[in-house]
Amino acid sequence: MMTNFPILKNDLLLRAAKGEKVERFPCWIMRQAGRYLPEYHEIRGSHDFFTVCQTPSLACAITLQPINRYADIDAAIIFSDILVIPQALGMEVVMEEKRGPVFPEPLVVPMDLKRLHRPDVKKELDYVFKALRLTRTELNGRVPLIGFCGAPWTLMSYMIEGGGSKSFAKVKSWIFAYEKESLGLLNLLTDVCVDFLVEQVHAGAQMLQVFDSWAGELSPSDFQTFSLPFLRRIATETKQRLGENATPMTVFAKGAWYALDILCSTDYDVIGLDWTHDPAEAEIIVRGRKVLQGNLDPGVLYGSDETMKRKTGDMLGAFNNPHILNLGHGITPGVNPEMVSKFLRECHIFFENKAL
Ligand SMILES: Cc1c2[nH]c(c1CCC(=O)O)Cc1[nH]c(c(CCC(=O)O)c1C)Cc1[nH]c(c(CCC(=O)O)c1C)Cc1[nH]c(c(C)c1CCC(=O)O)C2
Repeated sequence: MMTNFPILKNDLLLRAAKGEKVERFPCWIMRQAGRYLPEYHEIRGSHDFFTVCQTPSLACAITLQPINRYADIDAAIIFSDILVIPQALGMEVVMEEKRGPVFPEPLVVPMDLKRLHRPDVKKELDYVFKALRLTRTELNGRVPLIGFCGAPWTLMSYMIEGGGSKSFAKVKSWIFAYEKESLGLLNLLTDVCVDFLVEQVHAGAQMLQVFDSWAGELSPSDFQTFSLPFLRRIATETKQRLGENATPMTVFAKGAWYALDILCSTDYDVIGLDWTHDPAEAEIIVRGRKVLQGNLDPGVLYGSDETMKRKTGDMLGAFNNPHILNLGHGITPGVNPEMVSKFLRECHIFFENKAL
């Protein structure tokens, strides 16, 4: 089942994720293969977004773009999208220029759940596994390859809102009017997420991240009902199913700063922090129970070199060892790729100076 892939030359990310002290914090960037890169537009320009996701050679080429451009990056994340799961369940999703993802026929009432089927993930999402296998081979062991999925709450929100939202009125009306059906949908999504993550590891993913991008839309108590149990199940069951092949796992519950302590009671190894956390305060709450990842405000990359350097240095100094460096959310279009290079460089310089 597991292919023989090239030997990993830079295992900094995996060592840090397992809680081992590291000589330098590994660094990668959420959405590192994306619209701020001119070479991304070159490939994307002539293809529809989901066609790129479904074409292993293109997904592989885009995944490798930041790795080829930046010598100082310590991980690759497979080019795909969290919305491939709703597609596998039978829903149509299109990527609209400027608007982002759109579901032409979102779930409106519980009857609509009949339109969904539990997919044979191995078959329906085979293109992701092919992309992972190809990318792991092409990486030639330069850095580890991260697989991912969307968290059930975030996926459910998209499937009901039909795209991005400001008020989240539709999905809120589901959880507060149709609680039983909502929990049923979240359980179905959880089962599919587990199948998907397990197969991603079989296809070559060396670490996994679960993105709960809309966790912060829930109150602390509703997070405990509609997000946490499913995040918990994903980590526990994925690791159980993988047994000795289990990889480190990261949970990124954006906006759920109140949940930091309770997330320490899950089976994730790493907790991703958005930029609204103060690093030193987060370390006090976590007390070494988990490794942290993050959390520079992505907006800092729009600013001056001096400010970026100061803020990066402050952040590096405030986190304990081990830590995984990242932004507090995905890098945004319009960031100068040169600034990313300077940010990555700054992370190296910090440790070079320390060793002196
Ligand atoms: C919420 C979410 C989505 N997708 C994803 C999330 C969770 C992370 C987060 O909160 O940012 C996850 C994602 N999407 C993409 C990746 C690829 C890997 C990476 O480089 O991190 C990952 C990990 C590619 C993408 N996914 C998308 C693009 C841009 C699409 C384009 O080329 O037009 C990319 C590179 C499109 C997408 N896909 C989604 C949105 C809201 C959008 C449009 C807005 C945006 O671009 O930020 C859904």
